[in-house]
Amino acid sequence: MRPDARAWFQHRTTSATSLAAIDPAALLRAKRRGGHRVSVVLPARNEEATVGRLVADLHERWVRRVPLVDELVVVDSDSTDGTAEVARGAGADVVATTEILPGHGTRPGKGEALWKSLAATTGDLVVFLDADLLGDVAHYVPGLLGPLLADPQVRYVKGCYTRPLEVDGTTVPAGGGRVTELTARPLLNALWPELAGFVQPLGGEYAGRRSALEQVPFVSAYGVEVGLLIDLLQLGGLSTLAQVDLGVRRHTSQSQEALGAMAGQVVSTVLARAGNRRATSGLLTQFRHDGAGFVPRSSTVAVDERPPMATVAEYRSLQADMVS
Ligand SMILES: O=c1ccn([C@@H]2O[C@H](COP(=O)(O)OP(=O)(O)O)[C@@H](O)[C@H]2O)c(=O)[nH]1
Ligand SMILES: O=C(O)[C@@H](COP(=O)(O)O)O[C@H]1O[C@H](CO)[C@@H](O)[C@H](O)[C@H]1O
Repeated sequence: MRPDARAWFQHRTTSATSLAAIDPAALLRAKRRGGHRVSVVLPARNEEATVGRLVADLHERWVRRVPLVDELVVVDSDSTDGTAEVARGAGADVVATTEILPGHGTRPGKGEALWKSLAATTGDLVVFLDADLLGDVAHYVPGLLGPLLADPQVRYVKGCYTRPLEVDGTTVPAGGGRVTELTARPLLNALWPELAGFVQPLGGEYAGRRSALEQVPFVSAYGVEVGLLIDLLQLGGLSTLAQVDLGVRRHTSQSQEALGAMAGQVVSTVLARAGNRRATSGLLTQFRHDGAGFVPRSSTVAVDERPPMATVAEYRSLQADMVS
């Protein structure tokens, strides 16, 4: 690792691997002292199987018992299952991407849901969690807030964790994060070695100051995490970024084929941010075998992104209304 990345890793990595490692009362005092308002956002597409327990846990712990969280919002990203009803029943506010900034239309993808969440929330601190998390992850919220409440220079905090991969009932202890390990990490080490200290650059759990998040574009699909990392590095420098060890992360995993398309979106985003002069095709062709031969199947992986939310007039007037 380059000296700057190593120094960052040593200085800006903290640990909150369980509730035992956290002092919620101290965090609540720091939140109140700083006059902060906290929004927790879960982007969710067809997550009815997991979103209910997750929301119920978070609501009980951090809305009802210890009011660290002021709003708990599930952004329904074109779900076709009972995600919205289950999330609402568990205590979340639920808003569909189609209902947010309708004048801007809507696009498919996780990044679109995250971008629109800025216009559907009011906290100056925003925590993002995937809605397919498994196991007890209640400590993720205070863990991610800790560095933001402790140091005003920190603008963005990524969770890091070990990532067991469960496939067909078999668990591979560190098999998860396949796109991270096989695509994102090698690319970032090559092109942005100052980011080499991030253990989970693609991790879906992170928190940031709205004042920073509204200044950067949001890639609309799965390139959103790598895009945010690069753009927030360029916005404020490495010293404004941090990471926190949250222990273990388990989630419902996708197929290799789906992750291949995700990797294509990550590659397109990184190449675009690197100012790649050779125009990318924007297409990824994968192959299936139908017993008789290989069948090509192409999908678009071109970068589609939304502009910094601060440039959106409707958003600015929403923010102005809140202040007035
Ligand atoms: O178009 C999409 C795709 C995904 N997601 C959500 O984004 C999170 C991460 O997506 P996914 O689980 O598909 O990615 P993985 O964790 O498998 O890499 C989950 O809460 C999804 O429901 C979303 O809101 N819209
Ligand atoms: O880190 C990764 O390699 C991918 C896939 O993880 P798994 O191999 O399914 O554990 O998961 C992440 O990447 C996505 C793209 O950035 C994020 O949107 C997901 O939240 C995150 O789980």
